[in-house]
Amino acid sequence: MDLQTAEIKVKELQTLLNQYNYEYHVLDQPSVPDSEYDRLLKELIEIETQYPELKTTDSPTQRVGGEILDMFEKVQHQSQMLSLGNAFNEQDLRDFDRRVRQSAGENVSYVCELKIDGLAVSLRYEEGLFVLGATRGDGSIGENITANLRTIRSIPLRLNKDLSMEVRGEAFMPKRSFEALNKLKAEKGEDAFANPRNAAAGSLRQLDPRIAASRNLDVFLYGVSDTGETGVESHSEALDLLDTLGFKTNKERKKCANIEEVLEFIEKWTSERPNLVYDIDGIVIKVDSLDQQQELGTTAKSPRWAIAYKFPAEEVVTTLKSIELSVGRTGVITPTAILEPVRVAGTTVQRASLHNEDLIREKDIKMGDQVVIKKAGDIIPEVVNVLAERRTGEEVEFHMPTHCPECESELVRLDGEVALRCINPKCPAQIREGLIHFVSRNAMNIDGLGEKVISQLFSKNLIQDVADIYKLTFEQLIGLERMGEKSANNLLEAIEASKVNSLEKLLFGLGIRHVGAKVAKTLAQQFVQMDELMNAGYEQLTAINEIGEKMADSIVSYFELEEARALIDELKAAGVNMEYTGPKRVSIEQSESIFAGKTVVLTGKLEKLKRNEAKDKIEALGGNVSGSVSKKTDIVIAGEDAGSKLAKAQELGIEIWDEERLIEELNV
Ligand SMILES: NC(=O)c1ccc[n+]([C@@H]2O[C@H](COP(=O)([O-])OP(=O)(O)OC[C@H]3O[C@@H](n4cnc5c(N)ncnc54)[C@H](O)[C@@H]3O)[C@@H](O)[C@H]2O)c1
Repeated sequence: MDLQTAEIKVKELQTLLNQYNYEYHVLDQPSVPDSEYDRLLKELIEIETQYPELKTTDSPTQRVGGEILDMFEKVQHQSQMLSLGNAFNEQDLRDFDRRVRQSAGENVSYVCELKIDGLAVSLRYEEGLFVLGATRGDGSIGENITANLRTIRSIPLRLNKDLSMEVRGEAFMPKRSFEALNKLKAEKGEDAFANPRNAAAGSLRQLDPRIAASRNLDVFLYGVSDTGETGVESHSEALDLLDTLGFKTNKERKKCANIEEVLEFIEKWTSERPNLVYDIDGIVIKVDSLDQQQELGTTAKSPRWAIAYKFPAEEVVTTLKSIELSVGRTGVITPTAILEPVRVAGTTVQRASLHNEDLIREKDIKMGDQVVIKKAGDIIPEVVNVLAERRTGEEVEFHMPTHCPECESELVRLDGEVALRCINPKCPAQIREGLIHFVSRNAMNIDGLGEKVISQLFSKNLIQDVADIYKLTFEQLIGLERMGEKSANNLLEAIEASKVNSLEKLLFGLGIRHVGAKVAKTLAQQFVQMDELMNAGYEQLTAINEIGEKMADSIVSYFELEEARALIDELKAAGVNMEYTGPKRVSIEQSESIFAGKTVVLTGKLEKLKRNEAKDKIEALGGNVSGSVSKKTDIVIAGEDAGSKLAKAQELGIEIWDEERLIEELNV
């Protein structure tokens, strides 16, 4: 990059970063994920390192925190509240370790702490009394938020010793409180907070402390600003001191003898992090010895003796290159975003389902857009939103086609549906997807017959419908790509084994509309034989509790089809089992009863019913009768002179009935 381009780029990045800083620190409403902010900041640092003459004192790389608001009184910190340098991978950490050892000598040990995703606060005590609490602000001057901090229960208002000191920590909002708060905001039609960090910051910047008090904030202390008088020689001792003074510190910290132990700690928390009741966004690694810390010193922005390792981002920005269409088993056309490959939460993502056209309109997605991607439930990638302000004008609007991309027949929108469908029963895409569904795990569960093999068999015309699967020969299979003798034999065995599956697997595999795995099971249990089901009428079907009108209609019309009956005959001829062989169904009477699946304990003397009689009746209605009361007990029936079992039930808060109530429920 030449100087001129660099200058333009630096200006551009500074403007963007300043805007993002303002949104994040002042408004508590970031418009891009942190990973994007971090990426741009890194880019700016790189250019400024290459061209130091472009580095200005007001560059975002030179700032510690955010803006200081006029709303609150300003507070001068006793010592600077710095930010931390970032590490994003093992190499960054090893580089940090090398730099540390170069300056502080080989004999270095570290303390690893969870990096709580909240905001830094400073608490001042005078002669043991909490007198002042402040935000970090720009590092030297923060905002006085004492009244709000006093509402946090874990902040001691008086210490165990009459010390005068300033301590530092992280105020945060536990995950549950964050969810509850956002739910409340949604109910009121207000904007949700982007993350618990912004929610905590927003709560502590309220003028009315009653609001902060209602937000369930908490705090972990992680440092003492000046250890001079305390006799403490290391960071771990400082944390222990905080404990003895009555502060809340995070107990998940660990002293590490070298960088390998640090890496182990990081690995452990990368996987255990979801189990915590608060969010963490990384691990902070600090040199333990205070002497060594001094020797290492600080830069304008952060200490050289500490670094923050950031977990792989869960939300990132990438380009949506194009939108691809696929035809599903039921003919539904699904648009999928094709993305510039990007790492999200540790894996590379290049596609994300967009579900339907309405969603594309709602999120205003165009091809060529910069989009925020996240993994929903950390598995399925999802487009969260578009960064509309980054548009260049080159982006292209997407329109759903009018004809099927596979068979070119006209697409339709069925009543009340958002999805477009191809309704041509001969559409090759639908047939292929139907075959894939038939062999899938919840259906016939044929191992070794995955999407790739099915697609090959289908395109070679070796299978046209599911019955053809049972006609496949060794010679046909061995001719496929990457199919050795052993795999071909295994596959034939798996196909053979699937013939004895219980009826519900076949029913689900046929892909009858509205018949999911659960409905298939109900039908199989109810009718036991395929023939019985095929001959069942609408009335007979709707008489079953779980079968609605739509389902009944769909089942009846499916079996009325000539092709469907012919297919079943072919499957029968191939030796596929047509009978339900699973456990017996609980009768409707049982499943509807108040006792269904409940554990009941009888205690004391019953007046009208005999114990055994009561037991049999409860069991006939699907309940289990047990002899002892535990947390698993649902109902305790207490007769005359009931003793310890009744007492225990009361203690555990279990539902208690008298004999009258039992008689009423048993209807005897
Ligand atoms: N999305 C956006 O638009 C946007 C804009 C600006 C900043 N940001 C984000 O804000 C952050 C920058 O904030 P920062 O300067 O506070 O740096 P930082 O979050 O990277 O790290 C420093 C902070 O970590 C916290 N921390 C938590 N646990 C700690 C512990 N045990 N010991 C020491 N410190 C601990 C402290 O508050 C400390 O100030 C980055 O994550 C950045 O992505 C995002």
